[in-house]
Amino acid sequence: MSSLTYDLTLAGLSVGSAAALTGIGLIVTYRATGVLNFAHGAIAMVCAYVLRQCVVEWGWPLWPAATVTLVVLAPTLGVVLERFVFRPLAILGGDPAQTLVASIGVFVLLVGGAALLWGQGARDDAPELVSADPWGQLAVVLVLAVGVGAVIRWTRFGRELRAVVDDRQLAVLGGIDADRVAAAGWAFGAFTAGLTGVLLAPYVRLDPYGLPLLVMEVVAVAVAARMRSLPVAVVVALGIGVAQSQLTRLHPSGWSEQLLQAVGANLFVVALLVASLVLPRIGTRDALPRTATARVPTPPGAWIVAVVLFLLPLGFAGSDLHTSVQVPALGVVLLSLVVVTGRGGQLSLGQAAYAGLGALFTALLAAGRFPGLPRLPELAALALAVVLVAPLGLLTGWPAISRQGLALALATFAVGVGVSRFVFAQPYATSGLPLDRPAGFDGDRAYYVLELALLAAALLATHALRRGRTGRALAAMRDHESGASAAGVQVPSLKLLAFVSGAALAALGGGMLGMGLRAFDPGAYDPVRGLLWFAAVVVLGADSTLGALAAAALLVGLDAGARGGVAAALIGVLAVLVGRFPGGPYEALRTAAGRLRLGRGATLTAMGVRVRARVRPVAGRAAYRPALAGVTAVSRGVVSEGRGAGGPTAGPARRSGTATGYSAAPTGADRAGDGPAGRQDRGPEAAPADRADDPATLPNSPRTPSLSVPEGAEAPPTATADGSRTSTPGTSIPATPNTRIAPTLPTASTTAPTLSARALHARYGGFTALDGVDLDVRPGQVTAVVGPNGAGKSTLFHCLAGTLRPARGEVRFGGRDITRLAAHARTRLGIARTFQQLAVFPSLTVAENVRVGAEQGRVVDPDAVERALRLFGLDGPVGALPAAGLPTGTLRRVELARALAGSPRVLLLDEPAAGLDDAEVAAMARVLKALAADGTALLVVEHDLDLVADLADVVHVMTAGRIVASGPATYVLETLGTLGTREAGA
Ligand SMILES: Nc1ncnc2c1ncn2[C@@H]1O[C@H](COP(=O)(O)OP(=O)(O)OP(=O)(O)O)[C@@H](O)[C@H]1O
Repeated sequence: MSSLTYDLTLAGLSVGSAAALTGIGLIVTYRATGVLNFAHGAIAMVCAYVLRQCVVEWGWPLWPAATVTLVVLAPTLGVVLERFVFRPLAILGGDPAQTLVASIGVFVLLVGGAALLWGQGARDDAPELVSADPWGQLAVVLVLAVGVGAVIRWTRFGRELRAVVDDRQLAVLGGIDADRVAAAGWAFGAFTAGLTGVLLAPYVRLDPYGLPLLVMEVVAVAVAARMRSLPVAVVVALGIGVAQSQLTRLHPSGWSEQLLQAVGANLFVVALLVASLVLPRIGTRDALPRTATARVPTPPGAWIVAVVLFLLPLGFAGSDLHTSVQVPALGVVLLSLVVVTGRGGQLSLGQAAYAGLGALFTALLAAGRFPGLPRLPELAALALAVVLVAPLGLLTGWPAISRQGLALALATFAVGVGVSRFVFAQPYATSGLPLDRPAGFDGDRAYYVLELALLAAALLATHALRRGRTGRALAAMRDHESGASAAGVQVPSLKLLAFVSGAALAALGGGMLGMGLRAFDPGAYDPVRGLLWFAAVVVLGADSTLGALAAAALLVGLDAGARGGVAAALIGVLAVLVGRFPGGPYEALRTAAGRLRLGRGATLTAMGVRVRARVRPVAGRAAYRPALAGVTAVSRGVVSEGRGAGGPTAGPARRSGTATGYSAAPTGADRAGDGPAGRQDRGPEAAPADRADDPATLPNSPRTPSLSVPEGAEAPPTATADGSRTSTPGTSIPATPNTRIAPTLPTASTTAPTLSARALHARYGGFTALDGVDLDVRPGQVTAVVGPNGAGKSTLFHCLAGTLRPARGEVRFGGRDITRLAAHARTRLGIARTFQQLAVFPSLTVAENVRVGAEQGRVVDPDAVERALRLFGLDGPVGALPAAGLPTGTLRRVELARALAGSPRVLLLDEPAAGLDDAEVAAMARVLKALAADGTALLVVEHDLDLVADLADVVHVMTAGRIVASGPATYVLETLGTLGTREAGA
C-alpha cells in the first residue's frame, strides 16, 4: 500500500471511528428505549464544550476533566433525560412520534442553551483527548462494540433490554425493571455521544450548531444497521469513512470534479439519503402525536391583537424595524409547516431546505445567474422562485407516500441535510449572493408593508388549504390515514399536495427572509433551523395559523437580544414538555376547553336520548329521532318512512331485533309485507321456484345448490384438533369438515354478485392467512363471514377493501378486476367499509366526518350528509360536536354514516357491533337490514353470532384461511349450533 493510500486510510478510519461511536450510541439508546435520539449530536456538543471549559477556561488537567465529562456528566445527562423526559412518555404509551418531538426538543434546548452559555461563535481550541493517531480511536470503538454486543447477547441485562424494546408493558408484567434498563441505555448512549464530541471537537469547528449537525449526519450508520446490528454499524461507518477519505485522491476534470468533491466531502450525507430513502424503513408507526395537531381554541379577539401587533412595527424606527422585517417572512415559512404538519399530519424536518431554495433561486434569478433565464425584477424573481421550488416539494412528498413517523422524519431530515450540503454549501452560494429588495420597497418600512401584504396572501392560501373539501380531507388523513383512504380520500395525491404547497409557502417565506437580510445566507437555512422551526410550530399548536405567527415573533424577538439561543432554549423546553402532561401544555389547554364543550355535548346527547324516550310516544317525532323507526327503504338518496308498506322481510327463522337503540320502538313495518320493488325475499322459506339458482353464480358449489364443505377439502389442523374455537362466548363454531349444511341458498343469490373474490391467497411472510377463498357479495343481501380467531376473516376483509394485496387470486367488482386497485379508488367505485377499531377523525366534528365520506364517495350528492346524519340520529346539535371523546356507540354511527354518505353499492363491515350495547346493536341491525332491502350489498365480518343470525342472509364459515361451509344463515347457524351442542355434550 502506498504511503498516501495508507495515510488516507488511517484518516478515514479516524472519521469512521467517530461515526461508529455515534452509531453504537444511537442503536443502544434505540434498543433500550425505542427512541431515535435526535439529541445525540447535541449531547456530544455539550460534552465537548464542558471539557473545553474545564481544561481551557478553568485550567483543569486533561484526564480528570475528561473523566468528569465522560464518566460523570454525560451518563448523568442521559439518566436525567430518561427520567424526566422520556420515561413519562414511555409510561404514557411510548408514542414514537411524541418521543421524536421530545428528542428534537432536547436537541433544540441543548443547542440554544450552549449558544446562551458559550456564545454562537466557533471555538478552535478544544483539547485533544487522544492523538490524531486513529488506532487508539479504532481500538476504543471496537472494544465498545464487542463489549456492548456481548452484553446484549449473553447477559441477563441484554435479555431484559431486548424484552423491554419488544414490548415494554409485557416486560414490566414479566417482572423486568424497564426503567432501569432504559436508564442504563440512555446513560450509555449519552456516554458514547460525549466521547464522540470530545474526540471530534479538536478537528472540526466547535460551535453550538455545526457539531451537533455533523454528528447527526452520521445517523445513516445506525439506519443502515436497521437500528439493530452493531457490527453492521461499525463496518458501515469505517467503510464510509475510508471511502470518503480515498475519494479526495480523485481529481477528474470538468463538472464532475465539483460533484465528486461535494460527494467526497459528504459521503455520510449520501449514505443518509440512501439509508432513509431507499433501504427498508424503520419505525413506521404513527404520524404525529395527537398533541401536536390538537386544535388549539383561538381565544376571542386574538386575531385583532395579532393584527395590531403586526402593524405596530410600522411605528418603530431604525434597527428595531430591521429586526421586525424577519417576522412576517419567518411567519410565512412557518405557515408551510402548518399546512404540511399541522393540517396534513406529515412530519417534515426538511422545511428549511425549501425556504433556502426559495431565497437562493430568487437571488440567482434577480442577478441573472439562473441557468437559461434572463435577469428578472426582484418580485418576479421571487414569484418564479416559488413556482420553481413548489415541485421540488416532491423530494419529501414522494417518500411521504409510503412513510410515516420515524421513517418520514428521517427521510425529510435527510433531504434537508442533502440540500444544505449539496446546494447551499457550494461555492456559488457561499461566496456571498446579494439579494436586493424590490424597487420601491428598499427601505425597511416600505419592505415591511410589502411583507405584510405577502403574509396576508400566504394566510389566505393557508386558510384555503385548511378549509373546505381539501382541508377536511387533509385533517382526515392526519387523524386516521387508512380511515381517510376508506372514505375515498386520495391519500397519496393529498400528501403530494401538502408537500408541494408547503414547499411553495416555504420558498416564498425564504425569499422574503433573504430580501430582508439583503443576501442569501446559507446559515439562515441550516437543517438545524429546520428542526427548530418544526419544534416551534408543534409546541405552539401545529394546526394553528395564529400559533405559527406567534412562533415567528417569538423566534425573531427572543433572538434579537445580545445573546442568541434564548428562543431555541425556550422552544426546546416547551417541546420537551409537549408530552409530559396528559397531552402537553396545549393539549391541557385544549382538553380543558374541550371538556367544557364536550360536557355540554355529552349532556345534550344524554338529553337527546331522554328526549327521545319521553317525547316520541307522544309527539311521534322528536328532534333526535333518527329516521330508523319505520324505515322501510333507503332508496338511493331517499329515506322513506314506511307505514307497513314494506321493509326487509325476514323469514320466520330470523330473529327479531330488540326494539331499542336509535329508534324508540320497532314498527314492525320492517318485517311485514313485501319489500320495495326489486327487493328479494330472503331466507330458506323462499319459494322453491326461486331456488333455481344459477350455478355459475354459486361460489362454492358449481353444480349443486346444496352447500357443504367442499368435497375433499380438509379441515385445517387447527380447525379439527379439538373443535373448540369459540369465537363468541357461549357459541362454538365446530369445523367438522364434512357437514352438509343447507339445501338451498337464498333467492337473492340468483342476482349477479356485486363484489366477488376468487381463489384468494394471502400471506404474512411464510404464513398463509388465506388459502384459496371464493366469496360473492350480492346486492340486496347481507353476507356474513364468521369463524374463530385467526381464521383469516380480517385478512379477507382487507383484500376486499384494498388495504392488503392478495398473493394470488382475484377480486372483482361489477365484473371489473379490482385486485390491484387502491383502497380509496375502491371507495370511489362504491365499496365503502368500516373498521374493527373505530376509524373516525377526532379533530373533525361529527358532521364534518360524514361530509368527508360524502365528498369523496362514489356519488357526490349535496343532500347525502344530512340524510346520513338523520338516518343515524346524528342530526341536531350532536352533529356539531368534535368526534373526539364521543362514546363508542355514537362513533360507530358516525363511521357508518360516513360510509353511507358516499352512496356505496357495497358496504363492508368489520365487526360493526364491537363496543356497542344490545340496544345499539339492535338499532344498527335495523338500519343495515333496511340498506340491504334497498339493494346495497353488505358483507359483515362478525363475532356476535346473535347479530349474524338476526342480520345475515348468507353465512360463510371460515377457519384457518378457508371457507369450510356456506349457506343460508338460518341453516348454517342452526347446524353449527346443533353441532356445537352435540360436541359440548360429547
Ligand atoms: N400483519 C400480520 N402479520 C403476521 N400475521 C398476521 C398479520 N395479521 C394477521 N396475521 C395472522 O393471520 C391469521 C389470520 O388473521 P386474521 O386477523 O385475518 O384473522 P381473523 O379471523 O380476523 O381473527 P380475529 O377474529 O381475531 O380478528 C392469524 O393467524 C393472524 O395471526
